[in-house]
Amino acid sequence: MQFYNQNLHSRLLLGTAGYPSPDILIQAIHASEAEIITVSLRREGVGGSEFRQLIAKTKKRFLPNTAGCHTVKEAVTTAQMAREVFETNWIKLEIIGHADTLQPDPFATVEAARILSKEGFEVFPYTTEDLIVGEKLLEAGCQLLMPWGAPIGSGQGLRNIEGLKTMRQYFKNIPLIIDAGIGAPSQAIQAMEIGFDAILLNTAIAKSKNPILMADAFNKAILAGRIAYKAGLMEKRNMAYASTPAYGLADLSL
Ligand SMILES: CC(=O)[C@@H](O)[C@H](O)COP(=O)(O)O
Repeated sequence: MQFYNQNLHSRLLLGTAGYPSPDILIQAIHASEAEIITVSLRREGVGGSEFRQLIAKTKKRFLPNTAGCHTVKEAVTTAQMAREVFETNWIKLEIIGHADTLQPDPFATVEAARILSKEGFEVFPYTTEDLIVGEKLLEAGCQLLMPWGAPIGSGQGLRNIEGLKTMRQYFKNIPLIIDAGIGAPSQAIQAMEIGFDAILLNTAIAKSKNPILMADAFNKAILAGRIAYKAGLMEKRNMAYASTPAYGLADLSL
């Protein structure tokens, strides 16, 4: 799998917020086997460079994010600062449009994606399953899309699975990463089974009773879902279809 020409093995992208302790976060990162770790620039502000250095020791790849931004200007400035601090052109573009749902603002996201792409950023845009917004983000320079499963931190899983399936069909050759709302490994499997390329998640691991174990569970679930997708799921039927053939049944009419 490749994102912006980078070869990757793990299909799990991990968030770093809300863990019980830095030590548990680091152990969870290792247990997840994630190669991409998303970090907020605001977090860098709170913990100084210590937090960045802690994550840097894991030798994972940083994906700075613009979490908490509400306008194009805020997001672009945050991305520019993140590029300096984390020394990467990668940016997870998150512009929130609604305080309760934390739904992305599609208009601002497209505008910011265009500006950032022109400045040489490789943008990972947090979006919805809307196809037209997806098209506009690609036109703006994004090479992948990150639709939400459900509102951030809600743990509701794939709230609009039919819309996400349509999106998968429509953007056949574009990497699609489910970002946000995944609450359980079973929901991650479901996303992978329908052909999504990867999953970005944070809360389900950070807020579980044992983040290290849960990171391991998600790692294995995402792998299982991907294998199932490649194996090809059986088609659903409305009626029963005997799995054992009738051939060879005892003939009791004699
Ligand atoms: C960490 C991060 O980038 C979040 O904004 C992301 O969207 C994850 O969402 P969940 O916490 O719902 O997994």
